[in-house]
Amino acid sequence: MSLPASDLTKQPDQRTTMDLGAVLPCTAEVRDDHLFIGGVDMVELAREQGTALYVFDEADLVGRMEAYRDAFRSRYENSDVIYASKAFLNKEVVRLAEREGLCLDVSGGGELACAQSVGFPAERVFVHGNNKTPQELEEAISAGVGRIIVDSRIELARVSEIAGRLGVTQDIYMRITPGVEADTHEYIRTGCEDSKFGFTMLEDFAYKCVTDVLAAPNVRLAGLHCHIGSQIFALHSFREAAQVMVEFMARIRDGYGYLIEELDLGGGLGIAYTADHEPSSIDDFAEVTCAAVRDFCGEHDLPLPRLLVEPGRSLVANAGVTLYTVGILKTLPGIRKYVAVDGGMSDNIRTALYHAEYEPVIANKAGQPRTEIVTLCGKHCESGDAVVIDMPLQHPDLGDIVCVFGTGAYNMTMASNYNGQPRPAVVFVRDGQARVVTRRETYNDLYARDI
Ligand SMILES: Cc1ncc(COP(=O)(O)O)c(C=O)c1O
Ligand SMILES: N[C@@H](CCCC[NH3+])C(=O)O
Repeated sequence: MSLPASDLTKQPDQRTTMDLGAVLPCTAEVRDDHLFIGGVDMVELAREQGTALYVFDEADLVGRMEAYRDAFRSRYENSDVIYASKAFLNKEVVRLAEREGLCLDVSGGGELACAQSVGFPAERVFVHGNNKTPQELEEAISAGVGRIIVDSRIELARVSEIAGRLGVTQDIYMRITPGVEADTHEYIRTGCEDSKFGFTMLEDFAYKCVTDVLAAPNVRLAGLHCHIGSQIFALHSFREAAQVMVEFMARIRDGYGYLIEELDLGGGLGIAYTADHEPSSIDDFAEVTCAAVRDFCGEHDLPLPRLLVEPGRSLVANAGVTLYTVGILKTLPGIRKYVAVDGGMSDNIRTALYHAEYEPVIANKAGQPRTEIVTLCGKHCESGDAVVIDMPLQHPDLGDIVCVFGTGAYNMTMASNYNGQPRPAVVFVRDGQARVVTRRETYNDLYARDI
């Protein structure tokens, strides 16, 4: 796969770093032409720790956790925020989520193991996945997780059998596919009808399955779940999903005489990847979802359920940046200018996968206007290996430190070792201090599993 053809008429925007607005982590500043985050000089940090390097602004990350929790609690007392750990996961982010009173969404045994390794309370863990293995289900149930989000009838039978064998009653949610077409990339849309996730509403299948769920021994139907997709800007999609779900709750009450106590509306709030993106705020998202649940429950005369949301990207994406060193420069006349960095699709697959957009700056020229249009390509043996396609950048020189913003979600967790590339370290910065929370992989790590 090659890159999309360059738009040669595109003009550099002349913006400097501090013009990038919502893309920046909250403590970003420029001092003497250098980019600082959390009071730490990104150029010095890159020299000390090497590149490629994931850096997180801890104040930004914790601030968003607090903002989410407070935005929901202040509007809807019986609510909880579940951090979707697939967006970015290591032990330290789990400790932060614990401390901030969040719950945790894990998508399988590996994510659960990380939560357990730091003693995250099992009852605050929500287990997802469309094909959790029997082993993963057993690990989760014996760990005492709070809720298992059941994705199919086959899985219902498995959960019921395993819980019975372990002598427990497991609280479960049914994941419903609400048929809402969220306005986002087709690959990250999950609530539409053609989806591998959840119980479909087509031919009233989900409703009919409630019979099986209520009859299954050793499980208790605690709630319903939906997740309509990711990177969603249009808040009305969340209102539509809430409407479908509350109507479904009303049907279950009327048809089965069963009151659903909890409603999990998933994650999906979009964020600013470029300075031109205008995402909704956490407060607006909370306002729309809380009001929707209240309104539709009122219409159906239903008591308000416990309300849960599962943000991933909107908690961590803008807190994270990636630092690289410029290694090679190549100008192809009439085609594009390549700036090759010491990472690429191994630390950020999103550009190759979705043609995702990112804003880059040169950290050692951060106060200068971005006067060129460049493609930041990676070091991998793949033509489609790019981090940034046709975006403005300050004039690049060999050895410059490039900072790509908005890489905190689905970069580290989707990283690979393609071409034997060790995965980058993760550093948290705060109040002028940098601490490594995940060390860089070594060559030894790469082959440690081989005989
Ligand atoms: C079930 C579920 N919950 C929550 C999320 C988090 O979504 P986002 O990162 O868009 O907030 C995802 C990922 O899309 C998901 O699949
Ligand atoms: N990994 C995707 C989103 C999928 C979210 C998980 N359901 C991304 O980078 O945008």
